[in-house]
Amino acid sequence: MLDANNLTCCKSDRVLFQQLSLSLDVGDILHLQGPNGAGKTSLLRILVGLSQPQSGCVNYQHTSIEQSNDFAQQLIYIGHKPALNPALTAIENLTYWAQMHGVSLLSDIWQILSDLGLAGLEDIPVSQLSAGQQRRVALARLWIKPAKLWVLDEPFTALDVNAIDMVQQKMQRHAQQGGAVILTSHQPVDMMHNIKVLIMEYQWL
Ligand SMILES: Nc1ncnc2c1ncn2[C@@H]1O[C@H](COP(=O)(O)OP(=O)(O)OP(=O)(O)O)[C@@H](O)[C@H]1O
Repeated sequence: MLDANNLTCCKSDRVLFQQLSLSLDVGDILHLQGPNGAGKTSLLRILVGLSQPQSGCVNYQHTSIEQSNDFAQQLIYIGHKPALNPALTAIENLTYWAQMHGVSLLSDIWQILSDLGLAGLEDIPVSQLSAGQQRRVALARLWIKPAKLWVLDEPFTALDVNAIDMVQQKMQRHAQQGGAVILTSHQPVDMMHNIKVLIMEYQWL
C-alpha cells in the first residue's frame, strides 16, 4: 500500500535518518519506536507529504504520493497535537474537518461521540474539554472518514486505559478489514496482535 524508499532526513544539521526504507501492506500495523528526538514525527510527516525528505521517495499503490489521485482520499493523518479549533465545539470541529475531506458528516456523529465517552460534551467549546477528551474528539475522525491508510502520531497521549483499549481495538479491526496503520507510541500497544515494529535510533551524526 505505502512504500518509502531510501529516505534521508536532516534537521538543524543533524541527520535524523538516512537510506530508510519501509513498506506497509494491507493488514499491517507498524509501530514506530525510538527515543525522543529520534525522528519518528519527522518520518511520519514525510510519509504523508507534509514535508520533503533530503532524498528518497514515498509511493502509495506504486504511484508517487504527489501524483496519486487517491492518496489524500485514502489517508487519515492525526498528528501529535489534536488539531482542533479550541473555540469550536466537537461537532463543529468534526463537521469542518469532514467537509475539508469531502465526507458528508454521518447522521450518527452524536452516537460516535457518545461511544467515545463524550455524551453531553458535544456542543461546548473544545477548549473546555480535558486533554484526554480533546484527544477523543481528534480520534473520532477514525470513525468518520472511510480511508485505508491511518498515520497516527502518539494517538494514545492523554487517553485513559479504557480509551487506549478502544482505540487499539479500532486499529486492529481496521487492519483486519483491509486497512493499514502506522503509528508512534511511547506506550506499549499490547492489545493488538501481529504488530510490526520499526525501531529508530537517535543518530548523533
Ligand atoms: N522544524 C524543525 N526544525 C528544526 N529541527 C527540527 C524541526 N522539527 C524537528 N526537528 C528536530 O528533529 C529531531 C527529531 O524530531 P521528531 O519530532 O521527529 O522526533 P520524535 O522521534 O518524533 O520525538 P518524540 O518521541 O519526542 O516525539 C529533534 O531533534 C527536533 O529538534
